[in-house]
Amino acid sequence: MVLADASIAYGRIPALERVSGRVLAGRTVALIGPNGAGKSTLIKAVLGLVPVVSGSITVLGQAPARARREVGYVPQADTLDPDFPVSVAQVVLMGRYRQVGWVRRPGAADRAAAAEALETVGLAHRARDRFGTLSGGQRQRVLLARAIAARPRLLLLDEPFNGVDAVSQDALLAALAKLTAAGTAVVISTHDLALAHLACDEVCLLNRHQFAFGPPAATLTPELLRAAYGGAAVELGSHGVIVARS
Ligand SMILES: Nc1ncnc2c1ncn2[C@@H]1O[C@H](COP(=O)(O)OP(=O)(O)OP(=O)(O)O)[C@@H](O)[C@H]1O
Repeated sequence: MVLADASIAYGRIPALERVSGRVLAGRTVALIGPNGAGKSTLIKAVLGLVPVVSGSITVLGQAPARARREVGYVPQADTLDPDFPVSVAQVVLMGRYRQVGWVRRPGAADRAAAAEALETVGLAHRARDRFGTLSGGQRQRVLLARAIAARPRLLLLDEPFNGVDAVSQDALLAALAKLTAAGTAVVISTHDLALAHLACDEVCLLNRHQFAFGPPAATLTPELLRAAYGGAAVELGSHGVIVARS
């Protein structure tokens, strides 16, 4: 994915201006910035849902909307109704609909891909359970499995670690590491700076425009964070740089 001076707007209202950078195969990039910085907006533009008004976004060599079939998206778990009467296995199988089409029934290969994806996120033993009976963190892992089942070349995750406990966080990170080892490019929007330090190759620091794009050690500096977070208090923690959000 290549961002070249990309500006994104909702109608006439600019949301994000002049963002540049690259996400290569097998690499993980964190989108970091305060509330309203434009992280979700950038993800929507990469999905082709919000227009790029100047500059460009190229996804797997194509315009965002054309690349959509090869791009996976993991929304926040609380966007899916937990009362929806489906099993965990059925949710993951939904990830195969693009391959299956809406007319054909899923075949053995689709079920195998779904089972493997559920195994990857460490929830194979919950396959028959109702989705709504899982915890928030487990549901987040199921949504990741749904995206993995489609075998995307680029995977976008919108704040996947919100409200997720250490066990689910470790399972999510292990699943993501397996994907990147297989060559998938990953983009994660997150508020967790320590995690970006730990698990991401590069950071895109945003707040309406781009403050930095590069390795965590060069981008998550007190100076750049203070600039992007508008002077909010910044502390250096033992695991990296932590922002004390006001
Ligand atoms: N559909 C929309 N129409 C108009 N403006 C929007 C729309 N969605 C978001 N915005 C605006 O775009 C800006 C960026 O929002 P966005 O949701 O991308 O931020 P974010 O970095 O993901 O924030 P958060 O960390 O709170 O999730 C905000 O000012 C928001 O009000």
